Amino acid sequence: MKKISLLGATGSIGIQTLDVIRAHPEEFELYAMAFGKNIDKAVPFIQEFKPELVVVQDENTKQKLSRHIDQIPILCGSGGLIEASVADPVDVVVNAVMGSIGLPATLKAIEARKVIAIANKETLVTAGHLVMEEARRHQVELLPVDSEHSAIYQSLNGEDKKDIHKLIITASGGSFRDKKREELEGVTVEDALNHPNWSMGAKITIDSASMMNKGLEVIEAHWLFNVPYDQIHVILHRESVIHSMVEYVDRSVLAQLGTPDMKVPIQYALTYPNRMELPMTKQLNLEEIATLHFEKMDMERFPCLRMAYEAGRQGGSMTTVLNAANEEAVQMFLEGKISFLEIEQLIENALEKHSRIHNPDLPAILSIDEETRKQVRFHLN
Ligand SMILES: NC(=O)C1=CN([C@@H]2O[C@H](COP(=O)(O)OP(=O)(O)OC[C@H]3O[C@@H](n4cnc5c(N)ncnc54)[C@H](OP(=O)(O)O)[C@@H]3O)[C@@H](O)[C@H]2O)C=CC1
Ligand SMILES: CC(=O)[C@@H](O)[C@H](O)COP(=O)(O)O
Ligand SMILES: [Mn+2]
Repeated sequence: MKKISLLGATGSIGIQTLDVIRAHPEEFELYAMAFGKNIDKAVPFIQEFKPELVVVQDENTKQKLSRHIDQIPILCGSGGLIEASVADPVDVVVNAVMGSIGLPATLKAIEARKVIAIANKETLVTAGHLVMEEARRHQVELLPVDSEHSAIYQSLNGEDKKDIHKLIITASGGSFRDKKREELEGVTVEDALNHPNWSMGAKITIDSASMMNKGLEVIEAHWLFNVPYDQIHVILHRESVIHSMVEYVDRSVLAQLGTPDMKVPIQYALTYPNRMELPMTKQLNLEEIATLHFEKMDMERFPCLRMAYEAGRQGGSMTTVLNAANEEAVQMFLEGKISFLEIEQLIENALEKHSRIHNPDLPAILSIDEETRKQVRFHLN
């Protein structure tokens, strides 16, 4: 029986992780769950799964939640996320919070030598060098949950790194893939949230529309698989059937395919190195799909992808700035404070203003993250 600590339990990945746990009660048990403020969503899960520990974002939410549950300890804040990640009985930490808030808990979970199923890509973008160094030092492997990275992980299948020619990450193109840049002027939040293939949380859906999601995924792949940026390629594939591929030096290409359903990579991370049945997922029917499409990525059409490659290649604190500026700008777009195209402008400004630090430690990362967010907000006022 694997005891799971689930960070981000009320989110899109969190709820699908609970579906997987529910489907295999003999294999998995929810030991701890963390969420932000969404008590209405969380209470039924707490009642159903009866975790030993619950973590919320702040003191106020803790007070409110304590009126609904008794006998289960409630912690809050970043310290609470860390407690839930390092608790002795925990075997696997599923990090499915949104944003770089997940970084300190990831580092502590590695130090405590937990198995980590990582969906929280912002953690790897903001401080991939720290996370991977800690993982190496404590000999902990990070199991990717992000669909593309799970596909690459499965396609790597233990092959020698030196035999990789390139990683090929597929991109659906998001909500605006058929629009020209001029047509993006007046797009609304509702338009942007209308992803053609996947049902996901709001922030990642906007990232997908701006192509920043692919940019974050390129950086995530660089750190997870230790592959240089020149060997990471992105291709537009509108069906999201091929989740990503690995091309080897002998020109052999291995790919992982499936219907667009995050329960598949979530469960794979939880059962790795084994596989288990997943009856609630649709089988891939290639006869029904009949045709798959592939297009070259246009870096001028999608400047967020270009900026992510540039920030990744520059390295150091540049990706911390990229991530923090993006998180803040997307939040402002969702709040109706800026237009869709202003997201990329704010990120570009933040990157231009920043003087790169070569090898930032955790306090430097946290301070650059905070400072960048303030600057992005301040730009508006
Ligand atoms: N959704 C998807 O299909 C995919 C997501 N990912 C990645 O997975 C991560 C999660 O994405 P997704 O599930 O879509 O996001 P959601 O916005 O749906 O969920 C985010 C979760 O994090 C919680 N949370 C937010 N802030 C805090 C905090 N300060 N402390 C504790 N919990 C907090 C939220 O709680 P509350 O509900 O209370 O706000 C919620 O449970 C992201 O990094 C995303 O890029 C990767 C691949 C696919
Ligand atoms: C499900 C998943 O992993 C998302 O990151 C997904 O890839 C988003 O799709 P696009 O960014 O390709 O639109
Ligand atoms: Mn993805």
